[in-house]
Amino acid sequence: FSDALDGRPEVFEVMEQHLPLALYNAPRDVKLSFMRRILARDTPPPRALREIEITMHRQKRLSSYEIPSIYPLNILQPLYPQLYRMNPSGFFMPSFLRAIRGDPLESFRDVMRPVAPVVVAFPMLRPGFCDMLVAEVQNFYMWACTTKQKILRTNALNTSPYGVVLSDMGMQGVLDDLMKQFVSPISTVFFSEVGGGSLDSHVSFVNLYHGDDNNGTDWHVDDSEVTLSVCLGKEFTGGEMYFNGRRCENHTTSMEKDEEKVIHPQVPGEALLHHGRHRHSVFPTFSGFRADMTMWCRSSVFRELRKYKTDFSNWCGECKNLGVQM
Ligand SMILES: O=C(O)CCC(=O)C(=O)O
Ligand SMILES: [Fe+2]
Repeated sequence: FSDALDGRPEVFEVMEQHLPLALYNAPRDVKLSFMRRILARDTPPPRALREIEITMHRQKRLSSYEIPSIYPLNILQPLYPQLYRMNPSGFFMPSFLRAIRGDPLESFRDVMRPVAPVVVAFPMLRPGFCDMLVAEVQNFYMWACTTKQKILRTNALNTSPYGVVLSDMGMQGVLDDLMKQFVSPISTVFFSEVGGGSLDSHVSFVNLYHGDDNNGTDWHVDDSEVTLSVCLGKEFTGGEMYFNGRRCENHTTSMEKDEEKVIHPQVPGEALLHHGRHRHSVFPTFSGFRADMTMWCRSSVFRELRKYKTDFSNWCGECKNLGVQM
């Protein structure tokens, strides 16, 4: 791998653009020498599709997070390598594992409760896993600040400047497993109308909210067929999810209906699984510190079929309305 880099500058460029991912997959000594070379170069940081400049101002504000005080200078190493490989008993609550391993129709219903039409809530992640993931994200974010990397921004509607796209951290593989082995079976049961059984890609990120900033997420639908949103803690007030009706692309801004409104508090470790086009916002976090992991899961089959379809009255509240009026 280092030889290839020495001999082939174009590979070097590609590796540079995918720096964190490359580093996590490489042996330790390669990581170190690769990082030294990157840091020695007098070139701008890697470009990203949607990027944010991390400013000194933000670095200062970060000091109020629970960030460990000692950082490996300019070298990125995972704090918790065990996060990068699927380990069901270390990641998930026993009740969740029992549900996944049981008969879907019966065991899912025991653990997963509907909190709104087609929003299901269930205890999912172990507290220890949530704590490690938050610390890992903070470590990565801090590394990006200190080395002046540009990192991908998460949802543009999210007003908090603190977030990390998890594939940037090298977590694509473990999250692929999470989607295939755990999210897909549940989505097959609850979200078949939007390709819940054929999920084949995802964009996943962690958002961090600090009470002092009063940040939340504005009204939106996700760029997903099915979204998994798990509260990672810690102690906070505010941050409730506000759902307000499923709408197809043609009716995203149509009227709210009282019977569709649902407000659900975020509970550490608890997952909410919802239809991606279920309109929602997230109330500001008023005090404390809140972290959330979001997975936008997509189905390329459903997206292809959607191009030829105009009527979604089997789930879109407005298509349903119009069907009644016609
Ligand atoms: O951060 C959250 O709690 C959820 C954000 C969200 O809805 C999104 O990014 O799609
Ligand atoms: Fe969302």
